[in-house]
Amino acid sequence: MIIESTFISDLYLIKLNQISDLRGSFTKTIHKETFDTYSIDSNFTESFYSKSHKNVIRGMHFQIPPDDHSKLVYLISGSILDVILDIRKESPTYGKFFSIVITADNPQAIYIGKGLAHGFKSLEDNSVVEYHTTTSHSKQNETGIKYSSFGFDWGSENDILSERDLNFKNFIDFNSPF
Ligand SMILES: Cc1cn([C@H]2C[C@H](O)[C@@H](COP(=O)(O)OP(=O)(O)O[C@H]3O[C@@H](C)C(=O)[C@@H](O)[C@H]3O)O2)c(=O)[nH]c1=O
Repeated sequence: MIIESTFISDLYLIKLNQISDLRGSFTKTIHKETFDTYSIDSNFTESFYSKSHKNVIRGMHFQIPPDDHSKLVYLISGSILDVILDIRKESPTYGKFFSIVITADNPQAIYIGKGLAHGFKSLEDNSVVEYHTTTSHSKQNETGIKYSSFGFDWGSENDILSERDLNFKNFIDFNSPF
């Protein structure tokens, strides 16, 4: 795997090595020694995945202190438009976002540090996104920012969202604890 920094601190793009043979393919997603070279915390406590239909948008999510966490995100199948928003008030990239299309055939993982909000749009049916997080799920301290409120163009009007995601505060009205 090759780890690349992005213009947002604590946000990394990880190119995964996919080995193919007549049976299919093999992809490694976590390698502590490689993560350590970038001081990336890989002490994950929880893992989960979601499966999404085409045009589903999930986001922009994060957990707030004391349950804030970093997460590793990658795709098992399908394709997504992944979006990360910096909500750290003191950060030089506060309010800026990073986006990338990820497909299962060109495997890449995203490592998302604390104080970054994450969301994605599924670009095809059966997009399976897997996560590893450095703290476990906290119902009371997980929240989000409205996906359409920070200037990102999601690219269509047939999007499918949960009621919860539609009712998050706009970025401008959110008092960030980060
Ligand atoms: C995230 C999460 C959800 N749930 C439950 C709550 C709810 O009933 C159901 C679906 O939850 P959500 O609608 O929040 O699922 P989803 O929108 O897929 O949430 C995910 O979105 C992306 C963008 C992220 O970055 C993830 O960290 C996570 O927040 O699963 C857990 O039990 N544990 C968890 O860790």
